[in-house]
Amino acid sequence: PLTSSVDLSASSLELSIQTRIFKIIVIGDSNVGKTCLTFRFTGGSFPDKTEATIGVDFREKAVEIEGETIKVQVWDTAGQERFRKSMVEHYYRNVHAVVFVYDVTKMASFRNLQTWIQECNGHRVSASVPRVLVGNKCDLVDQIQVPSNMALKFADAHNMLLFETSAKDPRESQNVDSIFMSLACRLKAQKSLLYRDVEREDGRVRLTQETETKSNCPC
Ligand SMILES: Nc1nc2c(ncn2[C@@H]2O[C@H](COP(=O)(O)OP(=O)(O)OP(=O)(O)O)[C@@H](O)[C@H]2O)c(=O)[nH]1
Ligand SMILES: [Mg+2]
Repeated sequence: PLTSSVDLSASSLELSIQTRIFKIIVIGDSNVGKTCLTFRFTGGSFPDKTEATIGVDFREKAVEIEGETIKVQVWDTAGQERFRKSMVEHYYRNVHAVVFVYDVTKMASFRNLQTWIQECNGHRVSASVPRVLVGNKCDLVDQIQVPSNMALKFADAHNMLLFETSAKDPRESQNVDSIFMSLACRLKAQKSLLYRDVEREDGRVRLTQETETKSNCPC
């Protein structure tokens, strides 16, 4: 009957309006494992072989947080200057969150974080955009050069959470997921407040959104 087909299209419209996309960029020196980390999160495995990223690779994953499906769009950026210079403006445009990565077995990659943060700040990324720090390659236990307490101090000073993990070690895969999931949770909390404000201006109320906002984020 006609009425049920009308109902169907109305609910699918509602669904498409509610699918939000969060743009998360992954930044850091070449060879720290940005491609492997993003691959682990979106594809669930460690790639056999990687090549230096040229420009950017997009990886997406749909995640469910408190009943809402959110598309996490991960921008796997190039660490090598010659492969990134024409793209930098695009990396930072309308970004929702930033993941800074260093290699725990390479002190230089940790020292260079300062430069990466400067680049980020230079592109007018708002202070409300969450940032996290990731020390990768923790599986190489006998080669560690960056002590945890040093990394923690740096993260604290820059108001970031620190994750020490490994894209390679399958036992760490949940930890890798939690890097992106914790950001998605924070973004969801921020953005649903925004949505509510917009809805009030319109004089519209969406009950589901209101209910979701009240429950606590699992992260
Ligand atoms: N042991 C170990 N090796 C890793 C890990 N993550 C990445 N690698 C290795 O490190 C090398 C570089 O990894 P990529 O992910 O390509 O590095 P990237 O940061 O994307 O480099 P660019 O694209 O040039 O910026 C590869 O040989 C990976 O196999 C890890 O957790 N443990
Ligand atoms: Mg790469």
